[in-house]
Amino acid sequence: MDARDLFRRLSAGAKFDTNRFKNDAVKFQLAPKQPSTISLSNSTLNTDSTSAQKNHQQENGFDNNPCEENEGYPTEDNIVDPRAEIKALRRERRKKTKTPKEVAALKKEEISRKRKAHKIHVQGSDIPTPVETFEELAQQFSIKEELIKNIQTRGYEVPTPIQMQAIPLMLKKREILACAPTGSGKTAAFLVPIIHCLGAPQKKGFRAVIVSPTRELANQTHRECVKLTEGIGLRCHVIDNVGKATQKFGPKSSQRFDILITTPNRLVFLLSQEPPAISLKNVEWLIVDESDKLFEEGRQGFRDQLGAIYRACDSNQIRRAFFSATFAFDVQEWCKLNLDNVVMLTVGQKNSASEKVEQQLIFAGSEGGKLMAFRNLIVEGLNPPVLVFVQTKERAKELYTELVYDGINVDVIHAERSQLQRDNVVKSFRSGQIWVLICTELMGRGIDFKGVNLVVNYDFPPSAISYIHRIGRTGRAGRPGKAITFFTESDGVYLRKIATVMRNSGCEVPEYMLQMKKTSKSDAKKMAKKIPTRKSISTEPLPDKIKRKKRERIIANVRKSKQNGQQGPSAKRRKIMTSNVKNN
Ligand SMILES: Nc1ncnc2c1ncn2[C@@H]1O[C@H](COP(=O)(O)OP(=O)(O)OP(=O)(O)O)[C@@H](O)[C@H]1O
Repeated sequence: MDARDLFRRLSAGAKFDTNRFKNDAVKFQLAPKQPSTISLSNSTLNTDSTSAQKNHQQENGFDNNPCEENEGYPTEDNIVDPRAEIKALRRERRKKTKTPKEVAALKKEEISRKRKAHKIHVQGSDIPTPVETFEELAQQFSIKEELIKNIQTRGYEVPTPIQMQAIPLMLKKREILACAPTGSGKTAAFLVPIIHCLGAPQKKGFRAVIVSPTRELANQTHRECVKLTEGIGLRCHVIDNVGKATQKFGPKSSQRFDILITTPNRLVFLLSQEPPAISLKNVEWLIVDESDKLFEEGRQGFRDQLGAIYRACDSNQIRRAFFSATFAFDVQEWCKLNLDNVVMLTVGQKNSASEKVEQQLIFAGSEGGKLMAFRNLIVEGLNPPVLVFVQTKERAKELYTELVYDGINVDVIHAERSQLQRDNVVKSFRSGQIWVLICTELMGRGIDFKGVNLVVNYDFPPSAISYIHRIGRTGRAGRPGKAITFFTESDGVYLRKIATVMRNSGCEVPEYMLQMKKTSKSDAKKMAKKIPTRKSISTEPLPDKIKRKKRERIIANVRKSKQNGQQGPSAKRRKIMTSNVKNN
């Protein structure tokens, strides 16, 4: 055994850096001698480059393990460490076949990558993977072809983030509290799983109930539901008129419907009849849309109403889901307490405005300044449709009276207008006949007017939540939008909150607004409920105003008596009234 053999045996399994210990390597014939001169002739370069490459590879190979077989070196005496070989084999095998633990870890990683990419946050156990395409959804849950077709007909190519996670959760019959930005497709996120879960019509009466805060929103959800159930046979119903509904929902007639969409007031009224005018005993899904609005404390707290609805849905199969664009701690607490193994699902940052809306604050100085600022916008060129928010119906009427002669197609919607008028206004705005629609908080939530280009907060919103919903009427379904908010000195107390919302959604706001004094939570709550006093919008001279008001009162009274089915005033009285109106 010579020195080289001895070295090889002693160094079996150990690493030997041939670069660092080049001289020793050469001495023990572990590396070839370096050529003393480098020939630069072409032929030498070519042949030598391959051998140099080989040498390099050999060096590297040897570097890693001196016992590996290396071409060009003596191999017959190589001593192979069997343990190292087994280890290498195992390593190789492990690379090919993954243990169940590794598979689970990889899947987990993939799921969290998907959630992160779509800003989906979940809290709860055993949450299904988000689905990124409707095809994936159809395959995984065997969704009916008709339903997928209806989704495609609506023009929905891929699910929105809230749909990616909420639909699989609800298809797995999980109870959820979901929060996602305005215009992000929450309606389809609950309608698609409900329609799938109900399957075919069963003539068992209502099996799903959707509660919406306003009649307008209930009607809109009903329209979407009708479109998504086409060809499936399920029948959806929206309670339009309580009187009619009481007649309609005789024990037999209500059997025809599968899905009910309603405001809480109407449903509670029907339930409170003796005997109840509606049965919810077969309800499998109860959806509360705009849940934080419905939880706001009012004269008739929704909590009580929800309690009544909840008790009436007494099937042991009942599942509940709460949806909203804004998050309220109270709702979360209620859900944690009352729902079964609830999953909290949030898309994006909680209580933030849609990133698709470009937001701007305009200091208008005074109430008069606001009217001038709005007229300026008209002069600069408004891009209809435009939605203008004011704080009360009186102010809505005043602004309408001011703008009606400005040569723009303007109309107004508020709670004092009849249902028919409200429906007609909404229709005209949707069809483009009305360019500028003046409205109150009534239209702040949920309403989906396609393509609203601009939202103007003529009156400063009373809270950050109200601001988020109001400006969320534009920038929907991925389209861009713009929101302008007028403010005067008296709005200073609210400014900081709105500026913070703006900054959080990526808009530039002056630093001084963010540095303004913080309002306490209790003060903010009080402020949200209290309507600030503002100087009238009207520029009408007082005598004219008094006459107009008188005229309006008379017309309203006539309308009211007609609506109540009264015979109306006698012929003599009618004559006096009409002459009054004419004289005025
Ligand atoms: N997957 C989708 N792809 C494209 N558009 C969609 C998709 N899902 C829904 N939409 C459209 O997005 C718009 C907004 O949807 P939707 O009214 O359900 O929003 P939302 O999240 O309920 O908003 P808000 O909080 O204001 O009530 C609608 O016009 C709807 O048709």
